Amino acid sequence: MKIAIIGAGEMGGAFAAGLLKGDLFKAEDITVANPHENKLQRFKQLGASVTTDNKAAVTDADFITIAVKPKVVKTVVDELKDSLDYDGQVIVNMAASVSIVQLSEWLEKDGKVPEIVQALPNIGIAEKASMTFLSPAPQSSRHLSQVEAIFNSVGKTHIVEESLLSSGTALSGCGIAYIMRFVRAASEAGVELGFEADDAKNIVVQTMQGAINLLNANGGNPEAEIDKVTTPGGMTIRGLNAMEQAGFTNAVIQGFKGCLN
Ligand SMILES: NC(=O)C1=CN([C@@H]2O[C@H](COP(=O)(O)OP(=O)(O)OC[C@H]3O[C@@H](n4cnc5c(N)ncnc54)[C@H](O)[C@@H]3O)[C@@H](O)[C@H]2O)C=CC1
Ligand SMILES: O=C(O)[C@@H]1CCC=N1
Repeated sequence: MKIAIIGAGEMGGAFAAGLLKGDLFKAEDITVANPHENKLQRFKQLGASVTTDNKAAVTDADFITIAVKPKVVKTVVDELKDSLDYDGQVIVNMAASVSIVQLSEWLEKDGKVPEIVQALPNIGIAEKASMTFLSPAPQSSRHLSQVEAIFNSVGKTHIVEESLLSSGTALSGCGIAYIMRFVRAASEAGVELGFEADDAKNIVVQTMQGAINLLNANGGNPEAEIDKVTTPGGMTIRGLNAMEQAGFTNAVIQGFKGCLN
């Protein structure tokens, strides 16, 4: 099984890095393409096949991942169209806000379109910890289980209707940034409370790790975990109420929803 990744930026690069840490693909069966050689060096050093030629990248690939900015997708499709095998190759599109209808229109050749699967991961994919939303085009389910296996090898997957993809992108793709912002804010609190910046950040990350492990182990109800920490009349409830007075829950909801405006 071979995969081509067109675009070695933040997302394509993170995907390649995650796949190279796994064992689903041999390193040489992962081809990374980008017009700038300097973006390819680190993948070459890890044994991946690299090229500045998109057409060469898709030769023999079973899965072709498009990981360029949305406005570049049509250029890439136009360039690759004649080199694609519509019966055997699957197009996996990572560009947010490029629809299946739009892709099908751009890819259409003699009345045919290849299998298309929309895949919206987050950059946690570099550490094999992505939350990836998958949405196949109609009549594109032949290889869906293989696409699912690829993304399950670098995190978790959730198959959704295309109409839910942007909401999934908000929660997961953008969500990584919102969670990082929480880490930054909590670390700044740690500094004000007397810790060195690095120590504060490490303490916040380890605390977050504890919260994640508790959620994973105990069925995943955050309110139940909060109750275990919150002594009546104690410290935690004073902090929680202060956070709410400052608009914490509302700010978080507005943030996740705001990216869709
Ligand atoms: N960064 C993220 O967290 C996420 C990004 N995405 C999607 O991934 C796509 C890429 O985003 P980023 O990686 O953040 O952008 P980026 O700008 O970091 O990467 C894009 C890469 O494509 C390369 N490129 C430009 N023209 C090309 C061409 N004709 N052929 C091949 N490569 C070309 C650029 O040199 C660059 O390395 C976007 O469509 C975005 O919506 C989706 C989910 C999360
Ligand atoms: O900010 C963006 O537009 C992309 C989509 C999800 C993460 N990055």
